[in-house]
Amino acid sequence: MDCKYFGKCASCTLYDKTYEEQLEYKKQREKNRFSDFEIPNIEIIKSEEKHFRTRAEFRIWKNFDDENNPTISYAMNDFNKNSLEIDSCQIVSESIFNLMPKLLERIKNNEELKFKLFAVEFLNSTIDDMLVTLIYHKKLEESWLQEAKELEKELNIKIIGRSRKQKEVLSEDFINETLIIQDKPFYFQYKEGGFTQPNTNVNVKMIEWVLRNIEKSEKDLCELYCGGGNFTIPLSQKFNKVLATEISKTSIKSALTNCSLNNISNIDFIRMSAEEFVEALESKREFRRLKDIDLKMYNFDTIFVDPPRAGLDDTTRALSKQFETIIYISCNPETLHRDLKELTKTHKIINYALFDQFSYTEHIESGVILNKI
Ligand SMILES: C[S@@+](CC[C@H](N)C(=O)[O-])C[C@H]1O[C@@H](n2cnc3c(N)ncnc32)[C@H](O)[C@@H]1O
Repeated sequence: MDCKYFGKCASCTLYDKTYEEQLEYKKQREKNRFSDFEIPNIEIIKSEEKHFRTRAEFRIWKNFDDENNPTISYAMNDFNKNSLEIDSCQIVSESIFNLMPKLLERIKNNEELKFKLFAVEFLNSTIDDMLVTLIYHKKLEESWLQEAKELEKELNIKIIGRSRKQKEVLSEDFINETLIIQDKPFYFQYKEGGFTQPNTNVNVKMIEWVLRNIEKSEKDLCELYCGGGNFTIPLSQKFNKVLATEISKTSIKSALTNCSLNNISNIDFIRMSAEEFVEALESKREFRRLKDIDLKMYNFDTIFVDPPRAGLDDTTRALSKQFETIIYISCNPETLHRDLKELTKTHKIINYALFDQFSYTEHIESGVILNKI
């Protein structure tokens, strides 16, 4: 990649490789890691080589310009964890890339916006909605609000100001997204603070990979770690009913909105940790959150899990083994490998794919579909 910070900035740790080389390195590494399982074929889903991240976070670095006046720039860590001033980033979406210098220039020249600013987060959609969160070490007063509102109008973006125990939403705290999945549009709202997949293009390919590799079922789907319904909503077409759970309140709110944006009525979303859900399903504990849901009404044949890096806990792993089909999306091949050791005692791996969602880093997303032996 023709990035001038390549080899200095620690966000792209595989800086000494071309796109194809870094992908080949990760593919071989995973092939070796999973060589103790019978895997029919590894599908490789590539990313764009540049401008693929639709969310990004930068720190703000304070320094002095040529005339010794205090100024600011964006910063990331270098390989020694020192701050590295940067003026652009090649892996963020083109819209974030183009906005970064304009935003900084405007903030630099405005004391109210600049003072005690220490980080900036960008969240962008492919239909060009942009949310910028400015994070401060100061209380945000009316004078800040006025200046930030001007900035919002001028740059045609949505701004949120954050400080300790303070969140100022100037217009909206979400962006709108339309994903074209298997030639059909799906509508989403991504809320600030809720989980979103960072590489939108690869995300669409992940959803399409799952849809392509499962049959339409007369039965029901159980989903854990559902976020804002990213997989749930497109997958609901393949099942009679869906029960989807997630720990984050913000994500469950988004999921409910996303359901109505797509006129979908066969999904129940519940805010519940995976561990709690196992207890509910096994009738070990009663939950008020489930008072309107009769778990016995479901006739599940498939479980879909997309856990955080820690993977599945013991009870969720044991629960998963009870389903005919397991669809497992993982952002950490180490914990996926650990979990598959247990899951393959009862299930056989039918499909396996690597999604290069985090290009130029050591990370890789995997997808595995297993059927009961
Ligand atoms: C990797 S994200 C996947 C989200 C969603 N599938 C998507 O594609 O956007 C993992 C999700 O698990 C949720 N989570 C983390 N720990 C959890 C737990 N113990 N129980 C249930 N959900 C949890 C997080 O809030 C996050 O939304």
